[in-house]
Amino acid sequence: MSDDFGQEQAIRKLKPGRLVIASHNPGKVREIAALLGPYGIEPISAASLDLPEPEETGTTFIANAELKAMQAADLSGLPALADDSGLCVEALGGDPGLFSARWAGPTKDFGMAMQLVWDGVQAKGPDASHSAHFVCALALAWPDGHVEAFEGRIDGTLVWPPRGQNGFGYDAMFQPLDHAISFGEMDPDAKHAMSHRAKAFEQLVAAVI
Ligand SMILES: O=c1nc[nH]c2c1ncn2[C@H]1C[C@H](O)[C@@H](COP(=O)(O)OP(=O)(O)OP(=O)(O)O)O1
Ligand SMILES: [Mg+2]
Repeated sequence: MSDDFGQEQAIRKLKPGRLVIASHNPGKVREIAALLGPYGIEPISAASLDLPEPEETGTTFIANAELKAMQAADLSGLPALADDSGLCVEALGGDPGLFSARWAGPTKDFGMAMQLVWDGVQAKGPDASHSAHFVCALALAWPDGHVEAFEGRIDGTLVWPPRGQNGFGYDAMFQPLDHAISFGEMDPDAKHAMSHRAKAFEQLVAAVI
């Protein structure tokens, strides 16, 4: 937080609960709303404000989170929080990574996207690593153009076939290290206690809320 934009000002702006969640992914909006819950901040969804979905032209998670947050703050005149995230698979050189949403195609078919990931790993041969990690960048932007971003990561192993109906995206094929169930099988509260999104959120809270 820079000197000209102090923490107290941030608290005053966030406390009335006027924070736009600059995401069009209902799974993310649900998780971010749950993380914000204990802080008494009422999120406003990008969908309810009819905000457009910007093209994600950044080359890093942070850059994409910043561009989504800045556009939403600019258009709404309210502080905005955006999330850019993805699954990085070791055997695939970090793919789908930044392109995790795009691998699911225009119909957002994550059954297909998970199959593409698994087929890609299988194609690397029987000794291919099943290691993977999720990354989440959260960016908080203000209508005056000020923006700050935080990144969290969780390491795990791919499982096949996908397991569990909880969560969203690639959750059913990802099992965090030192756990015996996938994110898809986990209670939302358990995922929130350890996820890449929760880790980025912890840093954001420490810096801003
Ligand atoms: O906790 C997660 N559990 C499972 N899958 C996840 C998670 N976090 C990100 N992912 C995958 C799916 C998502 O679609 C993509 C992010 O892509 P990303 O562009 O950041 O989000 P998005 O296009 O779905 O919504 P938006 O840009 O409107 O926030 O990575
Ligand atoms: Mg997106």
